[in-house]
Amino acid sequence: MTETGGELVGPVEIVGVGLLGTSVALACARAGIEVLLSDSVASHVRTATGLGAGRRRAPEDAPQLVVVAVPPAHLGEVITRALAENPAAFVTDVGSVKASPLAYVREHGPDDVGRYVGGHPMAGSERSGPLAATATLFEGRPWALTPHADADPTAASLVGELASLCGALPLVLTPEDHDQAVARTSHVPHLMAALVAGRLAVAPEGHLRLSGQGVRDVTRVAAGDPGLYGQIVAGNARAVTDLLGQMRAQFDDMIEAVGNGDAAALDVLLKEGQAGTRAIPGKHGGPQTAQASVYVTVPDEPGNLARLFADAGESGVNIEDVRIDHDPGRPVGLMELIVASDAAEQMKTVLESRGWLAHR
Ligand SMILES: NC(=O)c1ccc[n+]([C@@H]2O[C@H](COP(=O)([O-])OP(=O)(O)OC[C@H]3O[C@@H](n4cnc5c(N)ncnc54)[C@H](O)[C@@H]3O)[C@@H](O)[C@H]2O)c1
Ligand SMILES: O=C(O)C(=O)C[C@]1(C(=O)O)C=C[C@@H](O)C=C1
Repeated sequence: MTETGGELVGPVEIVGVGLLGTSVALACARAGIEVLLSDSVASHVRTATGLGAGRRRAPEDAPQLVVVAVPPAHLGEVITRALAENPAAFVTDVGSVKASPLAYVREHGPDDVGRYVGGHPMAGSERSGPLAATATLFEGRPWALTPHADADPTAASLVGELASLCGALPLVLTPEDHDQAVARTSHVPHLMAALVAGRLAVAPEGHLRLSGQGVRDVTRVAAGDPGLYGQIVAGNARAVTDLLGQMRAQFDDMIEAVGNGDAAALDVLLKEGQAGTRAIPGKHGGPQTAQASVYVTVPDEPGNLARLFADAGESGVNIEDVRIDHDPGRPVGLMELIVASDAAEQMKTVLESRGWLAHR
């Protein structure tokens, strides 16, 4: 067992330097921790090294913590190997499913499986590989810590430190509870997005020119790697199937309500959906605050976004989020600035006074 107790001092080894692994590596490197990189694809290690994420692991290196960031189907096997090959290290992972890799590690791993504590940052992107990585990926996001019954408290505390160092908010759950939760908040939403996006792939010519922000919001995650999401869903099949079964009944209710013009039945489903969006915690895990959008037309020319943000900053109103949509017919973008609803009018007035075309 390592002599460093509960303080994360490094070196940290990242096994699997794709989107998640390289992002964790960059955050650790930013914090001054020595980072060692491994991947079954040599070019990924070269790319991550070039990004300043760390250096290739050498056989004699002795990591304090190994972070496994490989696809879900390989998690159990790679965590088991990391425990066996680094008898003095603690081991965690960033996989999207927690119970099935743990079961594998318990069956195939060494006796001291307490050195392993699972983790799962609730942050990512529809892109894969080291080039999609960023040190700020985890800022303000939840990071599930899933200690099992035999977990070493030092391992749990190091993984919590790793999450905090990455700017995330650690949240402790059992592996089983975690899997139930993410079926609802991540896995089923992904499958629903795929169904909606799949209808777009077979749309009659011309229909997609009517795509606004709504369809982009609902389908963004469906652009993710089907291989990865296939493995995620397969690794959490029971919880996902249970939820899909509940939704099948609701889908039938919806078809009937729409088909029969049953406004009251449809209203129940729509209100339930609206209540669900309000139940999602707000930024940094706090309560959701009422927000409004200010839309600004931005000519597609260098320097305009910088000027817009500078002018918006002068309003003294914090921008909570931004999105940009592109006008299909003109060289302009439609910028959506999301602000607290009681500050939207002030933002619009200031932007208009500086010559921007803005509306709410
Ligand atoms: N993509 C997301 O949004 C997201 C978010 C949170 C957690 N996760 C989880 O993070 C993990 C990694 O996902 P990602 O999006 O970074 O994928 P990715 O494809 O970007 O990266 C995976 C990396 O692992 C490497 N790899 C594959 N098998 C390996 C093995 N046996 N040994 C060593 N390296 C191996 C690949 O070469 C690749 O570099 C997955 O378990 C996923 O469930 C993903
Ligand atoms: O933002 C995204 O692109 C994501 O899909 C990230 C997301 C999520 O569903 O929130 C996807 C899978 C992960 O396991 C964790 C995070």
